[in-house]
Amino acid sequence: MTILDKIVAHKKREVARDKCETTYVELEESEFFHRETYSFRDFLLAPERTGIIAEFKRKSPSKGIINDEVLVKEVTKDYADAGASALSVLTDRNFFGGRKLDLKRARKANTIPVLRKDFMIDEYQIVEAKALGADIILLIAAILTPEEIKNFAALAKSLNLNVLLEVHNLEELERSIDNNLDAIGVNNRNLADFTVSVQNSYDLVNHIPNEFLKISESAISDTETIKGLKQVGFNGFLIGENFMKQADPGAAMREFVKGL
Ligand SMILES: O=P(O)(O)OC[C@@H](O)[C@@H](O)c1c[nH]c2ccccc12
Repeated sequence: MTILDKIVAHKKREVARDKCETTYVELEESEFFHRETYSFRDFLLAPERTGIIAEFKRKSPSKGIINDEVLVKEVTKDYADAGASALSVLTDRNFFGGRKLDLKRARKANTIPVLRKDFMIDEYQIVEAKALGADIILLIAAILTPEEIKNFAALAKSLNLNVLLEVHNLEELERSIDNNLDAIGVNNRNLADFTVSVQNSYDLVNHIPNEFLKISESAISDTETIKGLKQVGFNGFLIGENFMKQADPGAAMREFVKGL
């Protein structure tokens, strides 16, 4: 059983419990449910922003605790001030130390798009993402069938949520392409065994149709890497650990972007 299998098994139990705790009608009562979402595309392509999707992540299965001494409100505001095009907030508690409340706090503190970073396996989580104040959801091809991707993306669109599809190989990409996706992210980390290689992004970029935003995810730790990825057509760069491992993640990002 890979870590990804374990995460999905745990997530199924978690969602079953959440559905009993909060009904759909209650989600729709949320203060955020009827808000207008921000366009991922507009912020990612805005010339005054960096294309960086800056992530708030306290821990991960591959690294253990990264940083649990900082506040989501402070860090995400600093990321936005440093030029982030969007924010990514982990809401998985068991494996990543995230909480749903983190997403709400990030939403309240910021006026740029926020990605709900979680393992979406049920429509309920997509409706919940809207209720928590998200603008973007993540669909991970490795854990979903093409039918699920199609249905989840259509539901997300009906709620005016932007959709980021994550792939880590050509097979996943080719079977998952759908009109309701906004962005395709190549994960440089293999979620089954944690090996990382930015080369993965270079290998897949030309297979992503140009109508989709192109994102490179994980293991990005220097500005030269971003410059190279931009040259081959990437629009967005998802960065977590490189900032979060510093005592002041926002200040780390501010320094980092000087090199762009
Ligand atoms: O911390 P990094 O190496 O910069 O990676 C960020 C992000 O890409 C990574 O957290 C991530 C990518 N896909 C995911 C899916 C679930 C949880 C986490 C992730």
